Amino acid sequence: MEKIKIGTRGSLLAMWQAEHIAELLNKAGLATELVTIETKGDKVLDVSIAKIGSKGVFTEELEEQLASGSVHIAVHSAKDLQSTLPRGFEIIAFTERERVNDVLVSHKKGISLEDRKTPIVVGTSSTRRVAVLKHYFPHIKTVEVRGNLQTRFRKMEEGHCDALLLAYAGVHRMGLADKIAQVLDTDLFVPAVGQGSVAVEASSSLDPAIKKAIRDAVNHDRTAARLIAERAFLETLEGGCSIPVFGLATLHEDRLKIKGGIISLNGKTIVQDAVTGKVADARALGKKLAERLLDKGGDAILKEIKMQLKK
Ligand SMILES: NCc1[nH]cc(CCC(=O)O)c1CC(=O)O
Repeated sequence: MEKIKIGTRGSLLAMWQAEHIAELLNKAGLATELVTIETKGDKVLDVSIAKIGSKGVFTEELEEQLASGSVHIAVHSAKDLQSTLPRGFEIIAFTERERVNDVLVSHKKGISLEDRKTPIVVGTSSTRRVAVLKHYFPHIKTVEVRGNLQTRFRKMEEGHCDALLLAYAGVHRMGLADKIAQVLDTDLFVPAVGQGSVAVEASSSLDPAIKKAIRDAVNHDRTAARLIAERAFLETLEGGCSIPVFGLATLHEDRLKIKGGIISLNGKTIVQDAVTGKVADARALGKKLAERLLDKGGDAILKEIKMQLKK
């Protein structure tokens, strides 16, 4: 089979992920080549993602090259992929998910969210994390820290904040796990949809034999089932990555449980719930959870958030 050209952003995290996919393909006997592609999200660093509009800022240029055939696949953090891909593109594989938790990382010792005597300042650019902090840890101050993980660590060390709130997955992939001060409970910090898995995107017109070979080498079925439920949940809510929505599916033998919620930007109002059913109904379960949340007041929270983010 021809050499698989893998399109990726150039950040260290993106490169780690692309190399991880290359390794899985190489193990299955497929030759690979990495092609780095710069996206709008990499160029615009002075405007918060919530304001640029989250749609496709990190994916558009990759998709152009998928469409033209100059790369066979594009690799993304699964959680950065919009819940509805543009027409003509599909996800052909999800890698085995690693630890899904958010973590607090710091260059300082003895850092904790619970410390009320000397509250720490937490850097994050995620509306979900800010809202959840406000809800459960109202004494904590937050500051926006953007950029790739290396930039964020540098800003923290320069004194912008005492700690960063990040996904374990990214911290681990960057070899920075020794900076973890706290692994946060997934009942409080329910992760973003897709957190911890790497997704392979392709053009729907990619040769089916190549598609199958890649899928066989990369896809982890039990992770895929969980992500299908979570992504159906997000799709029903029409949530992009700048909306503070969270969702996590887990598997217990052949039972799939998905929990999730919506939280107002100020952390005051939160609606959450969970549903359980058969793995085979993953999509339907995600949709059902979303519909329940919308009914329970989530609809009003989302409307308010969308208005606030437009400002
Ligand atoms: N939004 C940025 C982003 N996209 C993927 C990861 C980490 C890897 C993952 O969650 O799979 C991160 C950093 C973070 O949220 O801390």
